[in-house]
Amino acid sequence: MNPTIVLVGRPNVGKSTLFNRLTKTRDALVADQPGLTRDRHYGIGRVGERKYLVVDTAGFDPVAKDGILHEMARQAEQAIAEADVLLFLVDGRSGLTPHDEQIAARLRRAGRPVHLVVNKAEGMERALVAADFHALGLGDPLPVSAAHGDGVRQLVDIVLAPFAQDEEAEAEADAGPRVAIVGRPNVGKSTLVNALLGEERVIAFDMPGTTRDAIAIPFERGGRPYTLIDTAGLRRRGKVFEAIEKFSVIKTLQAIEQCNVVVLVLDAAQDVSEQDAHIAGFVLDSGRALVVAVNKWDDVDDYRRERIKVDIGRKLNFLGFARFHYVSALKTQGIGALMKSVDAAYAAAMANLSTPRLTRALQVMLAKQAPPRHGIFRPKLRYAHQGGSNPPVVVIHGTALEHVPASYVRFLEHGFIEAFKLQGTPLRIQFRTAHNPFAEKG
Ligand SMILES: Nc1nc2c(ncn2[C@@H]2O[C@H](COP(=O)(O)OP(=O)(O)OP(=O)(O)O)[C@@H](O)[C@H]2O)c(=O)[nH]1
Ligand SMILES: Nc1nc2c(ncn2[C@@H]2O[C@H](COP(=O)(O)OP(=O)(O)OP(=O)(O)O)[C@@H](O)[C@H]2O)c(=O)[nH]1
Repeated sequence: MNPTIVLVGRPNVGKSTLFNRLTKTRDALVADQPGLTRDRHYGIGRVGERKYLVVDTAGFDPVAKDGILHEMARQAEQAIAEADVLLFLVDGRSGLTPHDEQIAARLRRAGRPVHLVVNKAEGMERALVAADFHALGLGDPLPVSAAHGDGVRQLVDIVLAPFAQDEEAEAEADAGPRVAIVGRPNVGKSTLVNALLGEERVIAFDMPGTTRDAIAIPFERGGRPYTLIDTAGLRRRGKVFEAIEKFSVIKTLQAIEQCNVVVLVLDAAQDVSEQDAHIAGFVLDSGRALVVAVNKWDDVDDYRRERIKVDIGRKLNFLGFARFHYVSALKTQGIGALMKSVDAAYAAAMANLSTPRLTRALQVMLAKQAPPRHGIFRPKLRYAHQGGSNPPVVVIHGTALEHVPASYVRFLEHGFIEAFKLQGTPLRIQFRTAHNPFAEKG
């Protein structure tokens, strides 16, 4: 499980700036898609192989007008409750304020490790910066400059040190696809889980002790093994599973990161909401394979069916790589076909793409349409090999590749997807430029 780091602090101390710095490596990998609205409060960061989840509590709507406890948004409270570690940001330029002291008092009761981070410390003497804030009784203040990046890497190393890297996830290949069922509240996730698990055999399922940990439920369907990654803290009650907690973005993100294939559940009776779009955006960023289940199809008439299709086409057009299924979890209709698409998406996400076939596919695309010239530079794409799975990564070698426009990258992505018939997974392109100054011209 990726550790969850939650940023807390009064307005204007630099939480958003630090959030961007902690998550930027990942964000930069994913080209912005038309129609995609991102939830900027949640992001995945990475140091080397180590991934972590960052939550920025800035800008959440206050629930009540006054009092620091009420002022902390409900979502901020939920994030604190679900955090593995809290970063408490203060402003090294303005010094300690009463507001800081109130937040500190709240965080001391959180029962989580808290690191006191003094931001805007660029060009300031370390001892001087820290002196003021020792009084908070939250240990040694860690000076950083979120804007300039000073001290941020050291901060991440200190924060992540207690969290052992877990490598169990990918290893169990014969446990079948790891599937996460995600969606906003009330769309029918629990009902779908029960439709999947109900009559099927749940293999030696043990409930772990804590509710904060995601649960992996192994099961078999049509003779194939799967593992269901829980999002809602499912509890077994008699024969069925039910959600024990309210919706959690953090758990949703954790489940997406841990699975191979996401099943995104939408409610056919309602228009696509901002929350649906945000969850879809998380899936897109993660690079996971995806199948969309438009649920409660039994409950809507023909007019409504047309309308929801149009709405989905307009608001979620960036999910074009996924297959859509119109299902009823309640009446267990369309579930078999849905799981067929899960299998196909898994196979696509894990596909082996041989270097000769990739290079041939590349040459076919180049023959169809060469990348445009950029000033004196003409990008030359020479050969391709596979650089990863889930999502498949295609590494292209050549020269002047930094001048390939985003639209051409998308053309290549689609071309490889078609050449290898990869249904249900996104695909990513990485460029490796050989620095040969002579080859770049011409
Ligand atoms: N000098 C300096 N300024 C910084 C640094 N980090 C952030 N700032 C500035 O501080 C201001 C507030 O930064 P934000 O990241 O928006 O602060 P925030 O805590 O997210 O604010 P809210 O969204 O209001 O809670 C901006 O003008 C930033 O440019 C830093 O390391 N050094
Ligand atoms: N008509 C119809 N109702 C459904 C269907 N699937 C779920 N429902 C109903 O929708 C409501 C919500 O279903 P849940 O399975 O609890 O939804 P959920 O997404 O798990 O909700 P949270 O636990 O709040 O996240 C319940 O009343 C279900 O009976 C369906 O296919 N058709």
